[in-house]
Amino acid sequence: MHSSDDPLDAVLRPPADETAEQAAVREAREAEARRVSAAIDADIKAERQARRKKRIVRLLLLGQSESGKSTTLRQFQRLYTPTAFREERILWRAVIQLNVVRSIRTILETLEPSSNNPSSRAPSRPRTRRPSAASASMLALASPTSPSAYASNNNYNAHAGPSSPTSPHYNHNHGPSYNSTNNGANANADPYDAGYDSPGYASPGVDSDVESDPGGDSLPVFRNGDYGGGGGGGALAYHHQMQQQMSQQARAPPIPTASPPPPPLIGLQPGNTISWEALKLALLPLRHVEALLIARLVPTAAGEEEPAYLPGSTLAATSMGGVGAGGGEIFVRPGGRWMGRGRRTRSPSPPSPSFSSPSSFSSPSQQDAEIQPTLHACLPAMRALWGDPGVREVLKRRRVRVEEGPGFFLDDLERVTGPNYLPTDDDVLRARLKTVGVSEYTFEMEVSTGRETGTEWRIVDVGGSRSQRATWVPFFDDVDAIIFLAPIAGFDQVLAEDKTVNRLEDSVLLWKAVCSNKLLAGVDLVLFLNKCDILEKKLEGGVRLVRYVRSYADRENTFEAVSQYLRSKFSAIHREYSPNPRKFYAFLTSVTDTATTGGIIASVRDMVTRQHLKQSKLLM
Ligand SMILES: Nc1nc2c(ncn2[C@@H]2O[C@H](COP(=O)(O)OP(=O)(O)OP(=O)(O)O)[C@@H](O)[C@H]2O)c(=O)[nH]1
Ligand SMILES: [Mg+2]
Repeated sequence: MHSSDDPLDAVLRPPADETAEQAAVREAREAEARRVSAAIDADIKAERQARRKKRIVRLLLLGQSESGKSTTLRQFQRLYTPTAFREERILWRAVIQLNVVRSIRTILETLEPSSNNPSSRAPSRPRTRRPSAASASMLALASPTSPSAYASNNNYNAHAGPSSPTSPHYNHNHGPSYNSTNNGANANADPYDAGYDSPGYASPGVDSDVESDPGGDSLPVFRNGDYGGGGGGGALAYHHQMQQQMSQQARAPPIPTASPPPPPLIGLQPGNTISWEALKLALLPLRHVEALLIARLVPTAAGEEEPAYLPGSTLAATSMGGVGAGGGEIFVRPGGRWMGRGRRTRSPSPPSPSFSSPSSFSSPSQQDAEIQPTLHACLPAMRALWGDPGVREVLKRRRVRVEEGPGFFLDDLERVTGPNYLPTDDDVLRARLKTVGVSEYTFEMEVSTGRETGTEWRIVDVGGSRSQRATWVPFFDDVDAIIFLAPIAGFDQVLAEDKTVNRLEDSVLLWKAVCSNKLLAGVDLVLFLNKCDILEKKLEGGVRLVRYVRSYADRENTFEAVSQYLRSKFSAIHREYSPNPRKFYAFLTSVTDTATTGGIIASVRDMVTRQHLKQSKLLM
């Protein structure tokens, strides 16, 4: 009998006119669903028990987009699975070449604003505010996983192919993506026509342009572009500030479009100049190179006519993991053996379009035959563009700091466009490949000493942009430690996916959400205050923290003072918001720097292993 006052009943009740045959089919389906569900539960339980026995350490990398999570993962790989890391360096060549082409395009677009120009359409002043999206992603993190949150992302059977039954969480990676159609162009379309005014565009370090307000609190108070709005209170005042900013925005006058700069004359050869128009013409073949690189990096899935698409502004992605292109940025998604040579788990086993080896690229030799010579032919023009003082001046005036942005290789043009270019370790660490979804990298240390011998490490790397954060929660289960990356150099920048939000403010809020999350209450926290190299240069270059963080007041604008201040603020949030006492370690890092990061990662490894052993003993 169905009770009539249960609203679910009405939905779940079989139709009144169901035939005996239909009822039998339905009951069989329900029985199968129960069986699958029980099998999943059993698998989870078995996996947990096996983990305890096998000494599996699980580390979660969290932080906003471009904070350095995947770079930290690459550092782990470089240090502890060096053979695989070295073998895979060649796979990064196309990514690095694409990074180069994108940097050139950013410069061209900055020099010549037009209606299709993301730089001109993404100025320091945001045009609209989207507070609800921002708040929603924070709330999703701040609250413990609710069954509905879990279920809503769980497309267990959707397009994900042969998922491993022992890794039921993994379909969260694919979440709603696979059921969506794409708004963008396909991977083979001309990327110059592909709508690059979208989140995720490789941020060239466009900063915000604000004046400081008086005021000071125990927590930092951030300015988002021209939206400072006052109100004090830093992280705690976020929502209030948002509301104020929204009403200010409603009254704000329209933003004047930047007028194009006078056409510069650019020195192509010493003593020889070239007109702006001629230079653009000389760089035109890069469009073709970009299309070729995207086509190469985003191979069409076997058995599919077209690549599968991600929703929203993204362009194309392979349906079973690998690499995709979206929002003007190339991204890696789980499922492909892009890193770690078959060392990945928790992803659907990758049958086709992954980067398991160079041979999985679409006809590399054929495409290389075009990419390499074309890039090389454009070298003089690229060099002339980047080396021109007039161009630098315009970039500076427009506050486009390509050199501080991700994937910057313009100072190495000769080398990275050369015919026999093989990326170095440093190049791989500096390359930019955005993560979409969640992927887990599993390894046993090739180079291991002492107590960690025989321990299996699992490092979970997540996509950090706001739209990705809801997919993190299912991975909070069974974690030994979290490395949270806060790129503190971003204090004068806004998020690529939401130009109204200051990057440092976003990091603080995210940190607060992670610290206060009940599911993570027992997890040790490691904080990387990252991108210290950029921070140092910025401060030396005269950018003042107090313009963006009013509570910094009249303290010295030096790297030591600023980093100490921010460290103390993050530590205070951990103390205030952690539900229980736990271990906490903070480091000032530049994770692209191999010399300094090796020691830090070794300390993290030791601490995590020690803590894991202690926990395992308690559990026995
Ligand atoms: N100069 C400098 N660059 C860094 C540092 N850490 C990361 N980067 C660069 O910043 C870019 C973004 O780093 P990623 O590791 O891809 O960032 P992520 O957190 O994985 O970003 P998502 O995948 O979008 O979530 C890459 O080009 C890195 O090389 C740093 O400490 N200093
Ligand atoms: Mg990443």
